[in-house]
Amino acid sequence: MTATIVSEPLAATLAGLYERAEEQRSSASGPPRVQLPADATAQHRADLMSDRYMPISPDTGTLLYTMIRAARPEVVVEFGTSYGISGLYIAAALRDNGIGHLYTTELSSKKVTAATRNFEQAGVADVVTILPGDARETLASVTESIGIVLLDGWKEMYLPVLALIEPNLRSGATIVADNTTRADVAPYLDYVRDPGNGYMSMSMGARGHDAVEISCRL
Ligand SMILES: C[S@@+](CC[C@H](N)C(=O)[O-])C[C@H]1O[C@@H](n2cnc3c(N)ncnc32)[C@H](O)[C@@H]1O
Repeated sequence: MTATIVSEPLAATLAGLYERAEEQRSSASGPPRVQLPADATAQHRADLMSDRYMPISPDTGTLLYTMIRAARPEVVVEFGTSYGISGLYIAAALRDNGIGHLYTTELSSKKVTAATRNFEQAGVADVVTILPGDARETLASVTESIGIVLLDGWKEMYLPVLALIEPNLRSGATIVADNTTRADVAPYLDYVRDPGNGYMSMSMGARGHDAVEISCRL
């Protein structure tokens, strides 16, 4: 069997998206760095950043693909779709498992449209549902038992999003939280690292000085 992650059309879609993300990151002529007002709402920030890819690293994508192949979850939840790069790793693993569905949520309507197109182009739209809107509301509609979670939206919302989906995490569910060296992730890290809250949790180095937190629901 040839894995979806290294087969067309998904591999070319993923490579094209990473290329554009990298061009944007490194190009002086790319969109100007966004100055966010201190009181900007989550929606306002999402709209101001609607051109920004901000993807997980390829290593984190490979980690997710591998975890999903091993755990064979029926439901995967993602907080922060953006242009669908992380979603493509997840959807490829679900396709190769022959079981499971991804629910991913995004505040920016421009990104919802773009990610929908990218999942279609990659041939995995049937295993993905994009929930447009604020994760703190949209993820209430996911009532099935959740096996794997990727947290990659605005960082200070990791804990409230976890609180919303926590009752639906199955025993052994694994949560991958990206960009955990950011100061606003601290309340989330304090929570999942406190054994009294029912997780085993560890940090793994990722891309430069960044890290991901991997937490297992006990
Ligand atoms: C770092 S990007 C996600 C990148 C994506 N996971 C990938 O690897 O391609 C974060 C995204 O989360 C979205 N977001 C932030 N807060 C959100 C919220 N409360 N509900 C839904 N989406 C949110 C932002 O609009 C942004 O597109």
